[in-house]
Amino acid sequence: MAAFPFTIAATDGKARTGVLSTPRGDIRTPAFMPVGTAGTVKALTVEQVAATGADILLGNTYHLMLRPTAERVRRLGGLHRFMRWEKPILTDSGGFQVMSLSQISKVTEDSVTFQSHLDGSRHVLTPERSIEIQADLLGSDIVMQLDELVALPAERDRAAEAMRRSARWGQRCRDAFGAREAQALFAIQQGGTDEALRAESAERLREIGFDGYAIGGLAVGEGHEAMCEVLDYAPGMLPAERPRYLMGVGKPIDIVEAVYRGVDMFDCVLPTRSGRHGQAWTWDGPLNLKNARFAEDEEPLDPTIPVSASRDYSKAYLHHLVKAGEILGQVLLSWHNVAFFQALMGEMRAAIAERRMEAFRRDFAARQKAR
Ligand SMILES: CCOC(=O)Nc1nc2cc3nc(NC)[nH]c3cc2c(=O)[nH]1
Repeated sequence: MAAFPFTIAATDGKARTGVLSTPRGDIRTPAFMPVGTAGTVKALTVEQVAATGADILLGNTYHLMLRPTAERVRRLGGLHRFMRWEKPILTDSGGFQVMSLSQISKVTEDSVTFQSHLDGSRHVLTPERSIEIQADLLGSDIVMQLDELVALPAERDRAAEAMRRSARWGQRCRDAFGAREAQALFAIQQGGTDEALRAESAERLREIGFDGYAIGGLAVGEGHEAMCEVLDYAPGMLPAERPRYLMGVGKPIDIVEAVYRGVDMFDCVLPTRSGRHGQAWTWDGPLNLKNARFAEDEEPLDPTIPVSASRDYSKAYLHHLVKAGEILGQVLLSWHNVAFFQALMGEMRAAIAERRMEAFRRDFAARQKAR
């Protein structure tokens, strides 16, 4: 069943480091996936994204099915060729985006019906249609099941109902996906912040059998502590020999705490979104480049990070670009931030391999605060 071999090279407590091998390339884990919402990691060329060390990026089904439409992407050779990224791509199923972006959406057992936030046109997503869009039209390497998540805090009965529907949709996605070998299908665990519901979700999904298991329904406003409490037990409920993917996470400290608890894959818009707003992430916490203290700071952001945005440009110049509202400021800070997140993942892969993740976690948290 396992379409993609996942080799765990070392473990340190609950943390793991390894390689998820796909026909389009290997993904070193723990891995961070830059988000390429509408077929672009905002403000960056694919060459700049590759230079950060990213092994895989994320594409959004919701956005691409609305514009330029999945059928057009297919006619143009699929998403890899369309955006010139020949490494692995993971696409989401569209469910979360529908719930958070479309004004009108209606969920039934059969499907999610919604209106486009672009032109109000009506669309229907079923588990089968989501698989067709992702696997056949966009041609992604890792396909996500269609799921139904509830915003927190959620009534237990509501969370249970959405979790059980997600598991039924997982079965329908598994059936629609069929016996493909060159692509993988990941499940999504739901259940809110309820341990028993999370366990039931994991058992239902494990019985169906998937190539990887995502932890959904988090990073939806519950806060860092509540998320960590769920992560104290949720990753361990999922099959240990398959990748575990925490969706939509997160700030560097969130990622470190989740890797420490056994999570292997992450995606978040934070590096590019905060870069567009003048923020640079560093080992000592985030810097706001609008701040006057950088006006004549001739040092680069971080000479140890192998992209020119981090290594070659002075903070004084970045400060100027941000104050002037120059597009290049958004480009350079987005590029640096994605490269910083990749450097963070690389440091954790090394820390786990050398059995010093506990010390890394402690030192990282201390440095992020001491600003
Ligand atoms: C990336 C795959 O996503 C899906 O197909 N469904 C899904 N996506 C989520 C995205 C999320 N982003 C955040 N915070 C920024 N929380 C998320 C949860 C889900 C989810 O439960 N389910």
